[in-house]
Amino acid sequence: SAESSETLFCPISDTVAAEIFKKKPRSRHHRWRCAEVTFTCPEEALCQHWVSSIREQLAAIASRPKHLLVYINPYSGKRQGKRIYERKVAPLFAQAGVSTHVIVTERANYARDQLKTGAELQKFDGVVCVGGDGMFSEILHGLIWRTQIDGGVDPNCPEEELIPCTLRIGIIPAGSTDCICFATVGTNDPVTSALHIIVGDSQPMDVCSVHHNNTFLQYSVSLLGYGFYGDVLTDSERKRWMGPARYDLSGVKMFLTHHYYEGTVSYLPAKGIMGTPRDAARCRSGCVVCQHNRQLLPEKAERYEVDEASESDSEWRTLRGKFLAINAASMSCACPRSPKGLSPAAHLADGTTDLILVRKCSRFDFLRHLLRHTSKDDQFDLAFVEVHRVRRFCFTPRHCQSDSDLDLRENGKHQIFSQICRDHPACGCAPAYSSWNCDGEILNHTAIDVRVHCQFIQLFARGIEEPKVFEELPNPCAI
Ligand SMILES: Nc1ncnc2c1ncn2[C@@H]1O[C@H](COP(=O)(O)OP(=O)(O)OP(=O)(O)O)[C@@H](O)[C@H]1O
Ligand SMILES: CCCCCCCCCCCCC/C=C/[C@@H](O)[C@H](CO)NC(C)=O
Ligand SMILES: [Ca+2]
Repeated sequence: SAESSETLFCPISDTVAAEIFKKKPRSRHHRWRCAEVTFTCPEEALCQHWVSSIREQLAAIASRPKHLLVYINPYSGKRQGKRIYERKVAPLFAQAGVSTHVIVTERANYARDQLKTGAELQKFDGVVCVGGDGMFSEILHGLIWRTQIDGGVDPNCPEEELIPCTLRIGIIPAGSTDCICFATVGTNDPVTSALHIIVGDSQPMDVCSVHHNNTFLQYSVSLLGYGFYGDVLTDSERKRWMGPARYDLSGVKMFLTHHYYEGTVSYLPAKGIMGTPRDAARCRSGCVVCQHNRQLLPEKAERYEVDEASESDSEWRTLRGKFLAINAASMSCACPRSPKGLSPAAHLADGTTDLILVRKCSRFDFLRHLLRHTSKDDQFDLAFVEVHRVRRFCFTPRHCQSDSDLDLRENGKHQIFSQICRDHPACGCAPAYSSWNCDGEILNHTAIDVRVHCQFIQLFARGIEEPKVFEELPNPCAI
């Protein structure tokens, strides 16, 4: 009888593909590609039996999503989100038997608001965003808010024991920075991310809650930056029409402006944990540091991050000074613009954030610090830079003693005066305040209280894999 054949869809890494097909190894790290494996057998019935059997086996893998809710931001990055999804991602989901409900957003916060109140989430195995870090932030906020409200938890109370989200989040990168995708997958490639979703990978991730005077402001998973990164973001928002290049222009402008800001930082060091911000080791797939530090957290409150005993007032430390930048990196914040990231040894899921304080220094010294983000040199090995791995921190700007001061800043003379000085750096009169850049969004307040929630969400990712992980795999079916 005639030979029958069936092509099976099989997502694999480039290295494994190279092994199967004896091709050259991949040229670009961490990118995955589809491979087609054709099996032949002498009888059609036998062939069909194999096909249905393999499909049944795949469908039985509970971690693989079957129904996904997809939000596309048509204005992310270079405005290619819709095209990227339709051309590169939708065909893969269809081939893998993943059904989707696709929504193209109509305005900012459209996805967030739907998730908060409207969307019927129980029928989905995950939510996917097609866009950049801002779009991810919308999904994150919608899901966390919904989970807390459904569970009767008040998100405005910084001491509340929050309920973790159960729905996994997938990111199809189409933004300007794509920091969260890059730092959890190792590349910002839509096909690679789609394949991680299809195979049902899970990567836990820390989330910081940010409060001001017992009022919830925002959640953060990557960078909270005051001073330099806050100013870069504020300036770049006025240049959104430029696309991703806006960050480079605003970066150079703010570097030349060289504003410093006075304030007080109090922080709660992470005690007894494995790992420091100066480690040579990096957070990688199956990270033992993240696993170990998660286990340190008290059994009695599995969802509660901080041992109450270690959170006593005596453990808090306070620093005052003039800062060019105050950054809290809850993950490395690696992205194509800064491949090492702001804190190269930070961990995705260890329940801590790396608090980086860059004190007032010369332009030349600050440039040395910035350039070390792209070289092998340690960006923290400078006299004016300090870094602490913390569970919680607070910041108060020097002139912000009360809410009335803040109102003055936001509505009155300070703001006007700051604006003039921002635009005329030569006048030498520095503004009193910067803004917080919270994962690419500007916060409305400068005095903030930040707390890390360990492994609070799950992404469709597996962390960055080291090449040797591939070499050790016994066979491609193992992934
Ligand atoms: N339909 C829409 N119209 C206008 N803005 C939108 C729409 N949908 C989402 N947004 C907003 O667009 C902003 C930017 O989106 P996104 O983060 O996806 O792209 P980006 O800024 O280019 O990338 P990155 O955040 O990686 O730098 C987000 O704050 C999001 O809330
Ligand atoms: C002397 C010139 C310096 C140029 C600096 C350019 C800016 C580099 C941007 C690196 C940002 C890395 C951290 C990422 C943070 C994200 O959360 C956020 C949202 O996408 N991105 C930015 C740019 O704030
Ligand atoms: Ca962390």
